[in-house]
Amino acid sequence: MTDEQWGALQTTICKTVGDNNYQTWIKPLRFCGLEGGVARFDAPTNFFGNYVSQNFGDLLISQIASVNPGVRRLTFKVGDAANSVATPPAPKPEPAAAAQPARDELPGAPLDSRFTFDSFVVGKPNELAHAAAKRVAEGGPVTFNPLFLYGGVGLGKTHLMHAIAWELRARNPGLVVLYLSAEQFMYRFVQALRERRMMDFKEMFRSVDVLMVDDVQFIAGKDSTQEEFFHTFNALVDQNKQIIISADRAPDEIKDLENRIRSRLQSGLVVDLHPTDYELRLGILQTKAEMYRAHYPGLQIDDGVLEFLAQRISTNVRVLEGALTRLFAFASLVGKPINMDLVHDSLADVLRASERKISIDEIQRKVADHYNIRLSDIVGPKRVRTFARPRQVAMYLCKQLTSRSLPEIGRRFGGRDHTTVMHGVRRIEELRQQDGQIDEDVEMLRRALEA
Ligand SMILES: Nc1ncnc2c1ncn2[C@@H]1O[C@H](COP(=O)(O)OP(=O)(O)OP(=O)(O)O)[C@@H](O)[C@H]1O
Repeated sequence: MTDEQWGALQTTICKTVGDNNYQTWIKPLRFCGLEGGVARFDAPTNFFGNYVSQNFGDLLISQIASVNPGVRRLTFKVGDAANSVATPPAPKPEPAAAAQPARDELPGAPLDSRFTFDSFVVGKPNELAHAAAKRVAEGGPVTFNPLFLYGGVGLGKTHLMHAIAWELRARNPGLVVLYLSAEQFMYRFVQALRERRMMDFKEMFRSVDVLMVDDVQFIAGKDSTQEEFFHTFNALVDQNKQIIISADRAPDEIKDLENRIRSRLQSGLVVDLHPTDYELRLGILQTKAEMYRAHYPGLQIDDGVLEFLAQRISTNVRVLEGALTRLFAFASLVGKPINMDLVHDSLADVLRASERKISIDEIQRKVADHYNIRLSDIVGPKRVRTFARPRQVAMYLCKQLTSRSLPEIGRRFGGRDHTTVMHGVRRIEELRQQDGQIDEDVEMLRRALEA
């Protein structure tokens, strides 16, 4: 086949595959020669060659066979044009430029530039998820497919997915990484159905190297979307392409999800992001406060403020970040340092909302369990040390972890006076300094209550 014949065939191929596909996938190919039934092409990247072979291979063979009936196979090599003897080398399309249109046309969501591994704070609750994400981001051989990340609201699933995408792209700019929400997947699917462009839809999703679908629980109960998702998923796994999925719960807890999808989702590595603990929250607050300081130079944060927020605000990191943003904004508006007064003035609603989390009742039960006494002994009148000390610990925790007033706490401890509560709280504060065992008990209980 001559270059002219290949040129003429391209016109026909363009009509068959459509201008978009032609410009993206066929035009950048360079015909390098035909020997022994094998048509050789130069492709900008390996991925590119694989894609063309899988999606347009049959079409190319049948077209080439119309001028060279002996053709049976195609090969795509990167840089093959330079080795060609059949045709003189011609300017080769830039790999990046050729791969780019495909990525631009992909229906993904934009990546948030703040969500990188550098800005992700690692602690006990998320260390496994972080390690798994890091491994996938290295882009080595696919070892677990899919990586399934799950966890409650605002615990960093999206952050980790974006971080993977950034890192993969940085390591290999030619890689086609597609990130989108399950809702966007459904939207694209419905749109393709409506516009009768299902082939394009399928090709598009099957052309990626890495597919990331956020909040997959969204497709539960949506039968045809699930069906299409299942096929996309299988096609990519068969090609050994990495898939990363997130959801707000484990695969077996997502209701109305087809069993075959559930088991597919479970077939890789399932890792959860646990609710944040005090240390992680404090770490996140310190990191973010450091970043804010760069924007608000000169703003001071009093000692104890971040610790207080880490202790009092819920496990959701988004709420934590919102609180910090508000503090910095208020402080810069009124030109004051960030101190406890400002915290109470500007975050009253956030503190009120989060205090609902831990109740006096819960604290009393946990403390009674811990010291192996009955709940009635915690709230009862007996003053023996075996009951009095746990009672004081419980009062102390109520003061620390709820925003109930001293009289109210007293009432909930068998109608005691607020001065008794105050005395109990002070006693535990002292003992925490002097007695390592008490300090450890209190710390353990606090963690258990906040978990
Ligand atoms: N470990 C962390 N270190 C730093 N920032 C974090 C961490 N975890 C969460 N965040 C931040 O908290 C916010 C919420 O995180 P993200 O959007 O990733 O949560 P999500 O788990 O995807 O929540 P949703 O289920 O609501 O989609 C983001 O701004 C993110 O940067």
